[in-house]
Amino acid sequence: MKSLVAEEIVKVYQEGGSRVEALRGISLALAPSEIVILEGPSGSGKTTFMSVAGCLLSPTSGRLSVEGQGVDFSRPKDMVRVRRESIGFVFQSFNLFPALTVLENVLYALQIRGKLTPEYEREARTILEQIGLGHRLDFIPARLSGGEKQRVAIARALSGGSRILFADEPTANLDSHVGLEVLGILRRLAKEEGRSVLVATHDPAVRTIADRVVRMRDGCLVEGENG
Ligand SMILES: Nc1ncnc2c1ncn2[C@@H]1O[C@H](COP(=O)(O)OP(=O)(O)OP(=O)(O)O)[C@@H](O)[C@H]1O
Repeated sequence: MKSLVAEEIVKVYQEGGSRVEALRGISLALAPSEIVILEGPSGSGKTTFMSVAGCLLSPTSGRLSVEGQGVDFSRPKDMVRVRRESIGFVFQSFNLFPALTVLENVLYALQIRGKLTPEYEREARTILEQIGLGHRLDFIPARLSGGEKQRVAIARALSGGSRILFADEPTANLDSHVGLEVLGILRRLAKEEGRSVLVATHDPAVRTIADRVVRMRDGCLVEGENG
């Protein structure tokens, strides 16, 4: 079973008199353990697609199923449920809470998602350890390196059992060796734990871990995607 199937996703932004067709019928499926790169020039629709596929934004038309279940975009509660249960996001700006420690940043995210159970807390600690932050649990973000902050963002996105990970430029602003370390982590999470990873990036280094590269232009997929 595919972990995520997006079919014929169309998104039109309509504001005032202007109308932007950001997605013009995107179909893309992610399998468990698969790492897919989403490339394309600025404005081609990558962020919009990840927002729809990640249930942050409803499309104008099209269908999405996540872990075998169709998402009902007419019900915001359904979108929230799917997001909480299955999807993690890593943004390039990390979005960490500056006053919270590493561990608290991850636990707080669980709390927001209504998942602060002893079981998920144990799992979160395990993820933080696996990701090499076991000795940084009590540090606040200001005391971490860029790569460490990025790893906290990844750990937070994965906590609570997220099987699907969306990462927007996860290596931006990182030294190349730290970027490679982050890529190694994403690769391990996909290959050893069966998570699906979709990465929007301009960084050619990310291609080294990709199973597949798909490219967007003007709201369309232009190459590489055949289901
Ligand atoms: N909230 C919005 N309202 C109106 N238009 C928008 C909105 N968000 C994005 N757009 C437009 O939709 C198109 C696709 O934008 P999107 O951010 O998805 O592209 P992108 O490929 O992620 O770009 P970048 O690489 O710069 O992040 C662009 O023309 C953009 O201006």
